[in-house]
Amino acid sequence: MQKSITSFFKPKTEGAEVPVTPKKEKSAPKIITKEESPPEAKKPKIKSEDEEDTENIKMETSQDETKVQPKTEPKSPAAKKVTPMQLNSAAPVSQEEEENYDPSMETYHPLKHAYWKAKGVTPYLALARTFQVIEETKGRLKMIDTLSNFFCSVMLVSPEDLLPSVYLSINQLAPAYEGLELGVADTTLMKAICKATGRNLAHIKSQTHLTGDLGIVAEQSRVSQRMMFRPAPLNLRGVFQKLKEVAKISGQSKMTLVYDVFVACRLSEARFFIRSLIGKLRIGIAEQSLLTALALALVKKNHHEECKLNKVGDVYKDEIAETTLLLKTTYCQCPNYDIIIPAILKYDIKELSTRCPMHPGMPLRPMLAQPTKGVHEVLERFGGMHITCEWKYDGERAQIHCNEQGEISIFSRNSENNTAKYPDLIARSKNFIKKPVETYIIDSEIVAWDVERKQILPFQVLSTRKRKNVDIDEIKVQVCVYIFDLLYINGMALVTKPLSERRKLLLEHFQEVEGEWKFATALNTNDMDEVQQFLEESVKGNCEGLMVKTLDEEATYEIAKRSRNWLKLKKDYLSNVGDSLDLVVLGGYRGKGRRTGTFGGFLLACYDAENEEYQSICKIGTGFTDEDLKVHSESLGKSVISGPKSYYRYDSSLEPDAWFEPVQVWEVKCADLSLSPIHRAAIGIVDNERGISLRFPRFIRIRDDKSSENATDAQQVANMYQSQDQVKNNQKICTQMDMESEFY
Ligand SMILES: Nc1ncnc2c1ncn2[C@@H]1O[C@H](COP(=O)(O)OP(=O)(O)OP(=O)(O)O)[C@@H](O)[C@H]1O
Ligand SMILES: [Mg+2]
Ligand SMILES: [Mg+2]
Repeated sequence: MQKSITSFFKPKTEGAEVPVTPKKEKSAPKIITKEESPPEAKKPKIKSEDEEDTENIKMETSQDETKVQPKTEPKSPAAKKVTPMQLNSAAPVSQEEEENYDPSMETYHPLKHAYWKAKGVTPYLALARTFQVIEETKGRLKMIDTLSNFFCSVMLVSPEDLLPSVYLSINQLAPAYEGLELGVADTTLMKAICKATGRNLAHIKSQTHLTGDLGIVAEQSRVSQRMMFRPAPLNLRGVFQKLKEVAKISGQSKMTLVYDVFVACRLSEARFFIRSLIGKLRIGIAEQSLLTALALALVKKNHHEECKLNKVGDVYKDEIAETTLLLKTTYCQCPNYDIIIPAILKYDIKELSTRCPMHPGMPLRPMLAQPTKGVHEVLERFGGMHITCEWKYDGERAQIHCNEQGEISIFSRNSENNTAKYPDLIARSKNFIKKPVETYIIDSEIVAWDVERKQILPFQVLSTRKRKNVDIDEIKVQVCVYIFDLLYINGMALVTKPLSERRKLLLEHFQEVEGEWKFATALNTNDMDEVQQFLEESVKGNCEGLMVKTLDEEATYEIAKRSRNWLKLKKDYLSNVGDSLDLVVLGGYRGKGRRTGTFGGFLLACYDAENEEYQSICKIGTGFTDEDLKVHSESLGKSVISGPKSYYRYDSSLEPDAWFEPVQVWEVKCADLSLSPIHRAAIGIVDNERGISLRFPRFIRIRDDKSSENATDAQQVANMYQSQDQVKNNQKICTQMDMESEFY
């Protein structure tokens, strides 16, 4: 049964606005068009395409319709005098106060400016305004400061809204490993927008194509529309609940749910509600920024009475640094806001780490490695430190957990639950226990195994294994687990211990079983000739190369980090680039000649987490067998969409014959990376106008274990570009020339 929308809206008496008519009717919201609206209607803040002829309405908007970034310039609420009496009264909040809410202002006060104080329920508009201000803000620090002001108000005024506020800010509904995801199809959203605004679908589509942002189009359609009677304002918790419901249901009811909330959206609420549903907020609040903002909010909350908020950063520097570290470390061991947020609200921050411990069953984001281009780089980095080299197995990363009940779970590199994929491993999980253990978390690589020849099989064989509902008797591809780390044992987290100790405990508690459980072949050496030789042996042993790791100093397990203390040394390191890239397939080009009937080439992109967009990096047509092309055409054929997503960045000259959902990640090798006037990868990082593209890209394989947001990111592309020898040499020449020109 569908819940009534009023059940999660604020009661109408609580400041519901009726902008058009003073008559309050108890009927469903009626949409009336501009023509019907009386002349005294409230001025819209954003210009819409069909209002240009309306002379008596003055617009506050940019002239350029193609860049329809809504420009709201809030009058500073500081300018409005708020007396102490008003602060405590339950007087209705003025519309102006709501619309001008601005947590980025210098004089922000978490209680004074939390206009929802009297009600204790956070309006969704407060969050939307926060996002809007953040979107208009340049600079990560200011963004964090703004978000922290909002969080601080929520903690003081309506603490139970902190959890949904956090989730909404990172556009998640639950811990990532629970797999509850948004990402409603653009067409479903467009239909809901049409229904709610009376616009036609073609118009919404063309506007979206023009602006590249359905959120903005939704907001504009909403703003230019007059309503006879508005539903009560949305509150944050209610919207969060609705989003959860939307994620769980399918079909037509999804559209109805979206519509229900959308009709009640005011101002930028429409933009962010729609963007949440698309799955891309486009305000760049990444995980680390969110944790920093939360830490800052906690310190601000502790001192809001003694100190001006904008001074907190200077006065309590140490406390901020300590809180941030505590929070980030806790999040690493317990990546679950459902546990962390209540603990933050209840306990002293110093207790956080013990209140939210690492726990088998809850996946940790794995430690990652930096690429290198040769043994010389290993020496440069680790000279003088104790290091170990391990064979780098080419399979699938697996974090294997055993909880107090003896239940085993297996998580992927991506923290997805892969347990059901490996019933064979579960069945033989007792075999490798040497000394009785209650609980553990091990880090390992699962590799396809040739039982007869007793040897490792290529990754491609592993990828043919069934993923879901695997029946143990029907398994065709056998696997062997190569264990390389121990993160937790018998109730004790080991991540802060050095690798040498972790390895000792691993060997103490576990044992090898031929063809089932093995320890990664390792060699502790500082002799680079031996490293080189070991690398060659690893390749003969069907491995990809080596992982070189610190043993004692700087040798903790750095959860979720691409660490400099783990270097990957691949067999084909001699190539200029050093590593392959994992790229998202955005579109396909029809094949010619022998490839007629399938796609013959594809448009690939990297992911830019900051702007939450896919940026084109190359066209690819090499490395595929005919069979590959058939398989890709079939599987991608299921993901064809009618047009590019609003968060695809590409040049129109690259327009493919078919666009795809961003669902497939391909591993690709290339000869080198170069600046490109057409491609958009890493644009703005190395060069303001040009992106980076791959030269001679070659398809290697599908990466089923990486989600599209785990694809190589724009910063990595920029780093790879910059670390190429010829770029380095060029830079040397440039700096030399600069220096010389100073002299002459
Ligand atoms: N001995 C080992 N120690 C650590 N990792 C290993 C080892 N053997 C194999 N691996 C695998 O190597 C991976 C790191 O190198 P790889 O290039 O395959 O990374 P990736 O999954 O492509 O991710 P990225 O390229 O983003 O780092 C690890 O995530 C792990 O799956
Ligand atoms: Mg790998
Ligand atoms: Mg890789």
